[in-house]
Amino acid sequence: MSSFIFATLFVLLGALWAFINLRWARAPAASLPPTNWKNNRKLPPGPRALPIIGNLHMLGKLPHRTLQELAKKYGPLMSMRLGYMPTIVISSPLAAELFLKIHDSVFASQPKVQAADYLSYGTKGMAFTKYGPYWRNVRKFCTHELLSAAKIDSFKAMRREELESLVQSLMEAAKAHEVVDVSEKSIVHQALSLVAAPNLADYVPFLGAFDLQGLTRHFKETSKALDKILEIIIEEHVQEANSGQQRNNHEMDFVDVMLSLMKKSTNTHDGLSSIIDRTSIKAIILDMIVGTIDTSATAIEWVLSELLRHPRVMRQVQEELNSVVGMDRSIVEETDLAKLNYLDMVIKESLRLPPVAPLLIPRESVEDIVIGEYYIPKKSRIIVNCWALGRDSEVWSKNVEEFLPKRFKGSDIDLKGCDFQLIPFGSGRRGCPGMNLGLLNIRLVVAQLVHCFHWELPNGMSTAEMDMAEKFDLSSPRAKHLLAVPKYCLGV
Ligand code: HEM
Repeated sequence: MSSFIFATLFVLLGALWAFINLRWARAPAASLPPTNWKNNRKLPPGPRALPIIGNLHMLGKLPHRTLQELAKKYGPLMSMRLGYMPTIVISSPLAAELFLKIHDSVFASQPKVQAADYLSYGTKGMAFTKYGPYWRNVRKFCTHELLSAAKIDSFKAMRREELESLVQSLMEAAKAHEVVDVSEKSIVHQALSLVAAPNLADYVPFLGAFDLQGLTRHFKETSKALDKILEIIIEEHVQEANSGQQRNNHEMDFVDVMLSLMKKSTNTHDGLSSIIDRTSIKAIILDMIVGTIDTSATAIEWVLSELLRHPRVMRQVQEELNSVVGMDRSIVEETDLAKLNYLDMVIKESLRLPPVAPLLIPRESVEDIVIGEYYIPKKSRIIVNCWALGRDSEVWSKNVEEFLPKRFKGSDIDLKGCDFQLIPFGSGRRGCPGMNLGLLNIRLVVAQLVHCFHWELPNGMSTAEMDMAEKFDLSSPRAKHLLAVPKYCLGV
């Protein structure tokens, strides 16, 4: 039995006890349907909530799927109560536009979650930090110093080196007819799983002290392991700076710039230099590592899975690569990518089904607001079901469940966060600042893997036998690892 189910059962028993002893009539806040909150102002419709746990017990192992089903009954704007937290679930592109574009500033904050306290140094990074001046300064700094087009371009040589070594190691696996585990994951993934795990303490705060799910212990262990790695990264940079080898501005990397901010204020990042310390540096590096590695790796494993399941699509991608890159060049260059239109359609379709972050990152409203006929109280959790947006048959078509890259042919739907039926990188002020880097990673790695290698399923497995189930995490990977056998296909 998972620790979450165990803990939920524990609370349910507690709730039952409370229910019997206090009687339903004496516990109105916990038992009345949502429409009665706050002076009879009308909340969006939603399922009836139980005392204490509210609707937590309904989420199941794959909350994005459960919420999509519930939205079919209650509508695209649905209200629930998760523990003590009023929660609004958004399940249509139109509703997403209202929350993430029209009223973006009201919903641009993040709720305080226990995992971020341990894994983001008390929310000193960007992703789990409240909307306000600190977040604004960190975001401006990261966008300028790491994620601008010029900075991304400046790491081109490093990416090429990594690609070459990836091709080399896969060539060796191909020679030995080895099965490759495309889904192999790191400690970063462990950290993300912990952040995504439904933590009762975030919803029923008094339970935090009991650590019923054992999550606090995991948070502490993982944060200790991550802290060691981050300390090594920072110490290496400090040693290098102290060794007298002064690097010029052009050679300074992201960590160097942050360390230099601690010593002096600058015109560009004045707001941050007065508040940055070693802990915030670690939190920001961690956000960047987590943002880059796990999301891109998850997206790549899904694209490859779909290509393996659809050999005709795989052949079409390979033909496009042959005509753009050619059979006599093994490394795909970044300049090739702009010409790979079909690959782009494959990636969009893959990010639609399934999106890497099916519920984006939950937001919190900073003030009471009325949207349409509904009242949304201050401090509501806002969950955007990106999974459901990509499967809305009203805006896509009846064949929403099919993998059909050609649906993007001639379409101007892009991934920048303005086409609300496809927002795998979110939208608005809190939309993903690393979208360009993330997309570059996915395009480059997929193009490279498919250009040099034919891929087969192991042990004669057929495409119909592939298990395409997902696991729920902040980034939702395959439930079962993708195993495949590469065959080098560019001559010797
Ligand atoms: C396939 C790649 C990626 C996907 C699918 C992805 C997806 C997302 C999503 C869905 C959000 C939440 C957006 C919202 O709530 O509107 C987000 C936020 C964020 N992403 Fe990404 N991301 C990717 C790559 C990256 C990369 C490469 C970085 C950094 C180097 C990054 C850093 C962040 C950060 C820091 C935030 C929080 C932004 C804030 O709170 O202001 N992501 N990402």
